[in-house]
Amino acid sequence: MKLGRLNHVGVAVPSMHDAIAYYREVMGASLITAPFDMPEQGVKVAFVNTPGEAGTAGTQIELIEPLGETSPIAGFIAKNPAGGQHHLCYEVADIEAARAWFTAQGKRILGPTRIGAHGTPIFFLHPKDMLGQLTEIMETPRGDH
Ligand SMILES: CC[C@@H](C(=O)O)C(=O)SCCNC(=O)CCNC(=O)[C@H](O)C(C)(C)COP(=O)(O)OP(=O)(O)OC[C@H]1O[C@@H](n2cnc3c(N)ncnc32)[C@H](O)[C@@H]1OP(=O)(O)O
Ligand SMILES: [Co+2]
Repeated sequence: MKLGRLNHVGVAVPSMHDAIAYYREVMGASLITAPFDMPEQGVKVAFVNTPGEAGTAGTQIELIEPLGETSPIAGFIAKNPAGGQHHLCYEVADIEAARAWFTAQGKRILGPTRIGAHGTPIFFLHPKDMLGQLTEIMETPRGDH
């Protein structure tokens, strides 16, 4: 497996409205997508775009707010009521090859491969196996190779 670009940093927030205001007013962000619900992932999502090098997309900040009581980030927000850095997401060219790579190293994969917010397959690796970082692996969107 070859590690790809850092696609996004997931930031869990208790209030999407307040988080977007923070990125606009405090951080000076101008490109923020409208929030949308992903009930199958148990989160509301919005992306803050940062500039990349010429002609490339920059790493995004993925704002995630819990959606429903069974949200996978409900426990994180309960422990961190002000929110906080939640996960790092790296791109790979082939999601199944990446899954096999981490499985062979005995890393715990959290649930099935599913479709993420960018419309490509993703999976998560347990933070206790990954230097304390919840790690998301996503297949690079077609056309970005
Ligand atoms: C928007 C869609 C998608 C995308 O396309 O990008 C997303 O990003 S969705 C993002 C939300 N979804 C997920 O996070 C799915 C995977 N996560 C999980 O399965 C769980 O959240 C978890 C990682 C297993 C944690 O479950 P939880 O019940 O909240 O906590 P535990 O008490 O079981 O935690 C065990 C242990 O791990 C520590 N922990 C928990 N979360 C994190 C974290 N984000 N980063 C680092 N460490 C974390 C937790 O503190 C516990 O440690 P100890 O207290 O030392 O036991
Ligand atoms: Co993510």
